Amino acid sequence: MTNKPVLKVSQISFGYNRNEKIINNLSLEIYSGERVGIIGPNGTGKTTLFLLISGVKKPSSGEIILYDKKVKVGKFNPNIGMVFQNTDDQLFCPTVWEDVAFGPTNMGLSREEVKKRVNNSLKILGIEKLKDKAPHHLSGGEKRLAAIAGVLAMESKLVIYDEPTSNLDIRYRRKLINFINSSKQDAMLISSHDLEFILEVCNRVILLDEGRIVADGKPKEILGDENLMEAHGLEKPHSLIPHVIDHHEYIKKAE
Ligand SMILES: Nc1ncnc2c1ncn2[C@@H]1O[C@H](COP(=O)(O)OP(=O)(O)OP(=O)(O)O)[C@@H](O)[C@H]1O
Repeated sequence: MTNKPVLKVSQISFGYNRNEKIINNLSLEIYSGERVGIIGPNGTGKTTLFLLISGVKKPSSGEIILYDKKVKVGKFNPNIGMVFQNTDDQLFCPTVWEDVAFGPTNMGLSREEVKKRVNNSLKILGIEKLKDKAPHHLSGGEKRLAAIAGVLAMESKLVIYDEPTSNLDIRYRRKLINFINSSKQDAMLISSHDLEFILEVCNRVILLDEGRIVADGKPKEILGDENLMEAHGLEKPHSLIPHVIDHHEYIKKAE
């Protein structure tokens, strides 16, 4: 871990309407190597926070610094990639290949480099056979992997995943876990209601409620704190309940 944060969010606030505050004077630092799970009840501002960090929305106050540069609203920044909760917001080209090529092409890379990156991303995610398909003909899980391939092809250093396991079956969910765990992306922010997934892929967890950070720490400590979780409308994950842990230990010993 270097001393300088990859991302430094300083006292940002934001509301979609003048009189509301969805994000409330929030500060946050993310460091290289961190895979940060953002958890919290519905409507608590996780997606909104991501839209601010990626420069889609502008905070009403405060500042966001990404790799030493101030995030400017509406300005394409290849250092940050976001996999949207709703993949239909992300996939809009006639074919998967063109969708995956969209980001690197916008970065002004040569055709050869774009081709190399697209083919490589499709291969890493195991979706080469989808390359000529129309994105709107894909299944939910295939769309998710295609959207991830697009971000992967940009080689963004900080990648944001908003609810990446939603609509994924067990096979695609496992594929995603393996991909994230072997990924070389510098840092990740991952929001999810799938807390077992968060436990498998994150090394830090931030609990957000009403646009504020209410806890920040090691995944097992935060997710294993029953009182904290219940106070914010969440449940301790099944795998952290003592008899389940004992059962896992028992099975491991028996193997
Ligand atoms: N475009 C918009 N206009 C007005 N209000 C919005 C808009 N988008 C989101 N909101 C409101 O902002 C609040 C935070 O929404 P956000 O999507 O950031 O929450 P979230 O934590 O990601 O929720 P979830 O877990 O359900 O995905 C919600 O009350 C939502 O209704």
